[in-house]
Amino acid sequence: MKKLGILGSTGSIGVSTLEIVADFPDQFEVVTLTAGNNLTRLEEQIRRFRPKMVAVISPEGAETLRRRLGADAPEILSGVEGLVACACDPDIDMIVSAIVGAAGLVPTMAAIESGKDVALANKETLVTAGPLVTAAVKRLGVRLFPVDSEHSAIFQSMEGHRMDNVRRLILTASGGPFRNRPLAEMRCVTPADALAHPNWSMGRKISIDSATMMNKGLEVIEARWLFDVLPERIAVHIHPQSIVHSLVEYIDGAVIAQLGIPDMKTPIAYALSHPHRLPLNLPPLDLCGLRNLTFDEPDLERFPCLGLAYEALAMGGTAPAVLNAANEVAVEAFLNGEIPFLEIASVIRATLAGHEVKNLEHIDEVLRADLWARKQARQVAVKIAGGGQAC
Ligand SMILES: NC(=O)C1=CN([C@@H]2O[C@H](COP(=O)(O)OP(=O)(O)OC[C@H]3O[C@@H](n4cnc5c(N)ncnc54)[C@H](OP(=O)(O)O)[C@@H]3O)[C@@H](O)[C@H]2O)C=CC1
Ligand SMILES: CC(=O)[C@@H](O)[C@H](O)COP(=O)(O)O
Ligand SMILES: [Mn+2]
Repeated sequence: MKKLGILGSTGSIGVSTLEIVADFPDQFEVVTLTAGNNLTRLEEQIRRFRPKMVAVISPEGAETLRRRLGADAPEILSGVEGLVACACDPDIDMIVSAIVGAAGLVPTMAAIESGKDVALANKETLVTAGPLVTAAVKRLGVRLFPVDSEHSAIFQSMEGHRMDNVRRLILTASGGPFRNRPLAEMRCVTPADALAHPNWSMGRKISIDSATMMNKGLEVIEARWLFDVLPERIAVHIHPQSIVHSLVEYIDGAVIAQLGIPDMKTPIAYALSHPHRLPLNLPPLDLCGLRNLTFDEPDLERFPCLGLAYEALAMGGTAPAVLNAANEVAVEAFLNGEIPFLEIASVIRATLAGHEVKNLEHIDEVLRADLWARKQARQVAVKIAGGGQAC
């Protein structure tokens, strides 16, 4: 029986994880759950999975939950301390890190520092603090199992192989809802347009990241640290079908890939049960029904966020944390109707340009850079909003 803590249990990845737990009750037990503001969903999850401890963002939210659950309430905590307590509980074997954004960093690092294995969906942890995270993982001998579909595919395609035989990692990208949209028409797309991912059902922030292709940029940075591969050996190919989840090219010319229908339950289940596979009740991939699997180069002119991610990775130190924080602010501003879609990249570019890169020696440097970038990016976004360029 594997004992789980699920950070971000009320989100898209959290809910899929709990569906797997529910399907395999003899294999998994839920010890802790954490949510942001969705108290109704968390209450349902508490009643169903009976965790011993949960955490939410605000003390008021915690009080509301206590009142609603009455005698059925587990220990209910709040704030970052609550998240950290739920990440580090001594009964837990593995943490599922599924909070969205840089908010996932501190509890995920805390879980690693307390010796837990991590099923990692929160790519922002590696984006913002990659070298610190991988150093801690090595030092403590814990394991990181990728949940992100591309990284799970690469992980699976590298099992039984030597890293020094790898020539390139090839991340596939769907191209998002605007894959074929001319630049001029991308200016005035709406949040609803941008949230309509062609292949995956996901949370709002990552859906917008897919539409700008910042998601792929974040994934390049994630792959750089997860697999210890230099950026020039990480390629991105547009693959609109989202069937080939990523590929590894070896020095002898062999290319090994993992394929499957686009459903996050496959990578989540593999991260939870590695090296075993769970008999998931998913429709099989209909190979004979696949008429074409295509691959193409990304268009960096229409999707500048991907280029900005490579730039931040080359700048090193605190730059990727700044890229990430500026992106979070810009995505929020776009979703709130404050800035046009194409200005997401402008906010990130201006914030990065004004940043003095610092080396990463401690997580505090990441948190300081994150805070600085949020303030800067907010100012840039407000200026853009006031500049009358809205659609
Ligand atoms: N969805 C997917 O298919 C994939 C997601 N990922 C990655 O997984 C992570 C989660 O994504 P996804 O599930 O889509 O996101 P969602 O937005 O669906 O869920 C996010 C979760 O984080 C919680 N949360 C948000 N902000 C905070 C905060 N400040 N403090 C504590 N908890 C918070 C939310 O709580 P609440 O809702 O209660 O407010 C929710 O439980 C992201 O990093 C994403 O990039 C990677 C690959 C695929
Ligand atoms: C399911 C998953 O892992 C997402 O990160 C997905 O890959 C997003 O699709 P894009 O390829 O459009 O970014
Ligand atoms: Mn992905």
